[in-house]
Amino acid sequence: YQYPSPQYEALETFLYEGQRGDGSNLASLVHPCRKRTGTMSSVAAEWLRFAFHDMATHNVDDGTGGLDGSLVYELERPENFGLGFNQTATDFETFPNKYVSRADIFALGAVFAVATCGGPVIPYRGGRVDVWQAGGFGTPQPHEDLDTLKEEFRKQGFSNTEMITLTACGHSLGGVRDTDFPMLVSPSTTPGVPHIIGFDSTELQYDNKVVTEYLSGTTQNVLVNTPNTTMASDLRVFTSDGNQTMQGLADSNTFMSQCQSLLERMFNTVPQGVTLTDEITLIPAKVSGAQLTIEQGQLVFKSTLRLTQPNDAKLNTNRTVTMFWCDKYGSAANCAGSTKSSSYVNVVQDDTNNSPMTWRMGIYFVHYQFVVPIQGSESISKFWFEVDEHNGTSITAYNNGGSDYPVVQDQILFVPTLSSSYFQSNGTSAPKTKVETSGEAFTKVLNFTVAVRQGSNPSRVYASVFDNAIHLFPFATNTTIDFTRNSSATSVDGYDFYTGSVEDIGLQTTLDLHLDSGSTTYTEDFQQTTFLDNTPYFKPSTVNANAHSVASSSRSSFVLSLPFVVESMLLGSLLLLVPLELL
Ligand code: HEM
Repeated sequence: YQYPSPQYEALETFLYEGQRGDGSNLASLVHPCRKRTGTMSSVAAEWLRFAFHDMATHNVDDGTGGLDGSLVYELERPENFGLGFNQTATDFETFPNKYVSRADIFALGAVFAVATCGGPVIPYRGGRVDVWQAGGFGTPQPHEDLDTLKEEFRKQGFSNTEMITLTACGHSLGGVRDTDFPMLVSPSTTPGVPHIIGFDSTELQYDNKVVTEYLSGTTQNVLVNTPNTTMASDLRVFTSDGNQTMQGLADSNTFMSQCQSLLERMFNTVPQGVTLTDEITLIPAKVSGAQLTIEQGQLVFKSTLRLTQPNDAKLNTNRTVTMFWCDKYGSAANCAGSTKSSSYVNVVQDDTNNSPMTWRMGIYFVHYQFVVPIQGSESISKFWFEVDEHNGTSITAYNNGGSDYPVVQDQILFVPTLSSSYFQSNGTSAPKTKVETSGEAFTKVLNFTVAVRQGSNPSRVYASVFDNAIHLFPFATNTTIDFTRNSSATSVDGYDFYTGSVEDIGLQTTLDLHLDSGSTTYTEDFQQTTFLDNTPYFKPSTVNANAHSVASSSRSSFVLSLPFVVESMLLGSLLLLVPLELL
């Protein structure tokens, strides 16, 4: 991993913080493992089944289908019928974005579901590609005969043994509802709350009781134990190899490890041609929110360093965290002669329950937020951080593996604090398709301000606007808007203001800002719009203009040594490289 990798970073934030960058939390809907308010169903069970049904239409013969988000267009099919599916679709609705697809969210939700209820922690990858229409068929149904079920799993890419294991791995959570299968479950006595019979005695716990209770003949699983043998699909599946596979799964460790690898394969079953990302692992010290912008008439650079903290250790309040940076222009460009530094303006400690992943790892995050003033004539080229625990241990530098965190460009900046949004009822404007559950249709109107560096000579200032978090997923907003110079706004420190607006019916508008200048296009990627003129304000911290950085002094000696490398290569004496490493 190397910063910046926006897709990796967006996926990592979801997985380990449980939420989007704006704090909207997906994991908290399922974690800690619990029943849904109202229907009293297991949220985790609903989320795991959802991922299975989206995947189940994969066809190995022609490479179509798989986890591709098509399930939201297939909810009218008998095999996908039920309140659990609709509620899950709503749970996930507001979370996809440009870098995290709807199908990535389905897989992520299932990973959370299994982990929060005590099951294996399943390695997660992103990169699934959404479709915008219903896909093929192939989801197993309880009335189907064994040959049909086997053929469906073959098409999904699973052998007969894997069919047995995967079904047991799925039916560790949740159960069967009277509302969906009245022929199997007696009617509920509480209006509005379905009667659910668990597949085992621990429907909220991810364990192998679904196996052991089956083998001991004590199971309450109505897909096994029912006079309606047509519907006894689990019985047909589990006995299909004379119970051999089920006997193997009676060992809890075997069950957990087999479920981990089979569920991982299930989540990674995607249409041919889709390439998943690397496995998303924890970034130990993560930089986010890096942004040059204008706040209260001042050019500032903002960024956050996220450090991990063990749940069982006290946070060191003596710790100092310092951001260092280099100018981009002028006599001190690239830290020639002067390095700047500053302390943070705010610290945020996450709840230890934010994500089931970090909860299982026994860690939480502490975010050090920086806001520093920047002179337009100097700007900023790169930055890094140093953490001093003041306890005798040496200072730790976080510098992107030695290359520092780059500030990619300073020609076009997003100015959230001068941007705003509001909802406009469709009663007062042209009819729109967004219909809230309350019945009122509305459109979100977003007015954006961007700042353009004087001298950049733009031929065009514009933005790609994207939003795939739209109720019922009718389409994605994917449009381009142009910005025009707002000459009535006074320029700030060498930046002129431009404005533009867009209407959106989704909930996750993001912007990629572009500035064309000659043959060059400058881009500020993936700007989020949850916080605009409501962005919390922190006064910029004071700057130390002659800072001493451990990381930069060690690196500058490396840089000074470079001519020796060239010389030694020329001499053909590579041995000279060894002492260089020691520098
Ligand atoms: C032979 C194949 C399968 C059949 C016929 C089948 C059928 C069913 C049925 C009838 C239900 C009850 C749904 C309801 O009442 O709303 C159910 C629930 C469930 N299934 Fe399966 N299933 C199969 C395989 C799988 C697999 C492979 C997984 C995942 C790996 C899975 C995960 C689940 C989960 C988690 C639930 C509980 C949902 C809840 O409580 O809301 N199933 N299944």
